[in-house]
Amino acid sequence: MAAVSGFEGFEKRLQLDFSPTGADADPLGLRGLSPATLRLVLDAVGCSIVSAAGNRHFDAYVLSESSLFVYPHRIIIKTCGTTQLLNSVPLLLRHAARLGGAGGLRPSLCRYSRGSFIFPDAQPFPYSSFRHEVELLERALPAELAHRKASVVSSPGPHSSWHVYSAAAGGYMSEERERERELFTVEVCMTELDRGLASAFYRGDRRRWLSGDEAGREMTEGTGLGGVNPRSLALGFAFDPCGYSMNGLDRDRYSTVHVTPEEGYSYASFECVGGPWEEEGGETAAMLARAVRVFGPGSVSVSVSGGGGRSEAVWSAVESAVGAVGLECRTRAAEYFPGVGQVTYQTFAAARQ
Ligand SMILES: C[S@+](CC[C@H](N)C(=O)[O-])C[C@H]1O[C@@H](n2cnc3c(N)ncnc32)[C@H](O)[C@@H]1O
Repeated sequence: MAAVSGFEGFEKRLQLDFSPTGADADPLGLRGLSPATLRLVLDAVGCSIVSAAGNRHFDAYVLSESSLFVYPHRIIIKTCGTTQLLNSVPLLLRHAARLGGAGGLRPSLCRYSRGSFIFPDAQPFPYSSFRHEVELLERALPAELAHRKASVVSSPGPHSSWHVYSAAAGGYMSEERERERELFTVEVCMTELDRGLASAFYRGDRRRWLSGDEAGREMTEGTGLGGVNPRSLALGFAFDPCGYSMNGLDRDRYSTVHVTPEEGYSYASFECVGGPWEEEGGETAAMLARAVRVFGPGSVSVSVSGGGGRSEAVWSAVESAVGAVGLECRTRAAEYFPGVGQVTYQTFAAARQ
């Protein structure tokens, strides 16, 4: 009997960092990629832009399947469903080589991460096997990204493995990039959303005729997502008949939220950056608690990458934040990845009665 699948909420996340090669580097860097080039890259992935915003630091796009962030020397693409995210790698490397003046932009770091899919059998090749994804990356990346590691940071139970690959150039590992490693990325995946809370991400009759941006604004305000980071400009987009994506812009920091509210495979994600952990870990943990409260999930995983925090300090701050909404920490793990630093991973489930 064929398995019936719903929408795959769990995202694949790719980050590519670049270094300019010439002294006369163009400060726009990757932000100089033309709309036609971005379309070409996203066509190959299997998604499209539904809304765009930007500030003096970066451009933020809501995609039909999640989000894209473009900084002068960093691009982050996060896509869900059955998208083929890794098709973007050779295209981005090729187009970046023509940007930024002189010898173009050369890659200095590649980071790929994802959770465990709800519907793994519905994924196209190579995404049903992490080994195949890694093989594809290994072939696509140039030899200068020589410091490489692939690992599944896992724990027993469903949806509880965190797949991470990183490849960094020698220069990226050296001291002048130390500050970069002081920044952390928090990736939160939530399933079994509270039915009442998830229903706020359906348009219903009242919002049927609103644009995606208008209905998204109402959802951002009505659910409290706008208050998760009160400093950030939160731009929400509502899909039809349900589903929601939001990009937040706070100076040079992005955040993003994605929601699949359908019963049976409900899913929401929250991602943000900050750093270093000693300075911003507390504030970020408070944001994490506010984000989780919006969805009332039955199970949550939290990964924190980089930021220089000690694993015990990160584990305990995350555990207090998620524990405050009635979830219990079930597993935790930490591993080092080149160019990324420490990656901690924790899973949470409803507290046992
Ligand atoms: C793109 S959003 C958020 C993605 C995110 N990774 C997640 O699952 O939370 C996915 C939600 O929007 C709904 N949706 C409605 N129209 C869609 C479209 N054209 N493309 C993608 N998702 C759409 C899906 O059914 C799902 O509930």
